Amino acid sequence: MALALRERGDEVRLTDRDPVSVRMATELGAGVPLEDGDGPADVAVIAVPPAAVAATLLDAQKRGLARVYTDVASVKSRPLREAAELGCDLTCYVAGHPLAGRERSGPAAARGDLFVGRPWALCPTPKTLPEAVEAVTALAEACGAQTVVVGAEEHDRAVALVSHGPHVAAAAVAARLEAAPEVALGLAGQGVRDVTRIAASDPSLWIGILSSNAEPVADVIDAVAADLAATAAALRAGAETDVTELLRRGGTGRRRLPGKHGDRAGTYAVVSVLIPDRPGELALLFQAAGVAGVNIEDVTIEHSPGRPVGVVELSVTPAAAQRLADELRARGWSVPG
Ligand SMILES: NC(=O)c1ccc[n+]([C@@H]2O[C@H](COP(=O)([O-])OP(=O)(O)OC[C@H]3O[C@@H](n4cnc5c(N)ncnc54)[C@H](O)[C@@H]3O)[C@@H](O)[C@H]2O)c1
Ligand SMILES: O=C(O)C(=O)C[C@]1(C(=O)O)C=C[C@@H](O)C=C1
Repeated sequence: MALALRERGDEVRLTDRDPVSVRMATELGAGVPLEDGDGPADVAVIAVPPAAVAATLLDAQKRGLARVYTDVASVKSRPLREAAELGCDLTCYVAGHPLAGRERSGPAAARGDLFVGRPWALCPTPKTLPEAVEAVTALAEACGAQTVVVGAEEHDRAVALVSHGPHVAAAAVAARLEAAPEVALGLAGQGVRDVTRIAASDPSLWIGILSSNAEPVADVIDAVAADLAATAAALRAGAETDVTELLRRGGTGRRRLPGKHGDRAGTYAVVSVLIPDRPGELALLFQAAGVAGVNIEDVTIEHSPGRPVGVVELSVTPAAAQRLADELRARGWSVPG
């Protein structure tokens, strides 16, 4: 958020219990360290684990850090309940949750365009002042997100279904790989990578999220487990129609996901390049993109150790994709498509 706001020219002050994080965020251009005596900010954003939100809010309010407060924790009922119990001022606090993130935490993983086109839940209560909601809405919109106003309990049940439950399912699938034979790992394609990406997240952050939303998440896991158990039984019994039915339901559910929010593939065009598994090849590729005058917005590398080539996917603006592909082919790179 700080990076997104700095890009607009907004003033951002940073504070964290970990001074190394503040220093790194400052060096990344996310703002400047908060000093004693700084006046109250328009909005303070609390980005700490769900269990720490209420105490952090109380401390910030006691110090008069801002006129309006919000947080970004992935769970909303617990922080709101605890904030009320601690006696926080709830009139100027708008509980929030951007539905965008990464499997990596900490300042080094931050990117200013993370929230573009993404939903951002806001959970005002009857006590919240309208001007506080307006200020936090403006903040979320300044980051490129679209706000969704929802009650805290409804939010928590919703994210159990679309975020927390899927996270556990991804971890369970990825856990099968812990003792997988080398031959299986060597055959891994994109499917298992897609299904397990979020399993690479920080367990200490996620245990805080899951345990703060325990009942709704447990309900989703029970439902997924029931489908899996029924499918295993159907496969053993040769009941193909039952298995097909789960696959059909899966397709229907998947198609119900709205495509327009956060569809990064729609924002950038992807140019795939085969690169030999040799030192220096990536540097040469990036240099060629630079010569073509093309800014690389994102890059992923799919590379299986031991294979002679890897696939680099360069995300660029749609207008630059053809120019980049032509330049790379002219320099002898293999660019499929
Ligand atoms: N990472 C994501 O993808 C993502 C997405 C949306 C929302 N969130 C939410 O954002 C919040 C922060 O997650 P993150 O990924 O930025 O993690 P992070 O580890 O990058 O940042 C958490 C920060 O909280 C501080 N902290 C930890 N425990 C604390 C405590 N007890 N009291 C005060 N400060 C404490 C840490 O020093 C750290 O700087 C969480 O509530 C998480 O649910 C994360
Ligand atoms: O895509 C990721 O890596 C995420 O962290 C995403 C995700 C999500 O499930 O949508 C995970 C948890 C956060 O509360 C918000 C976003």
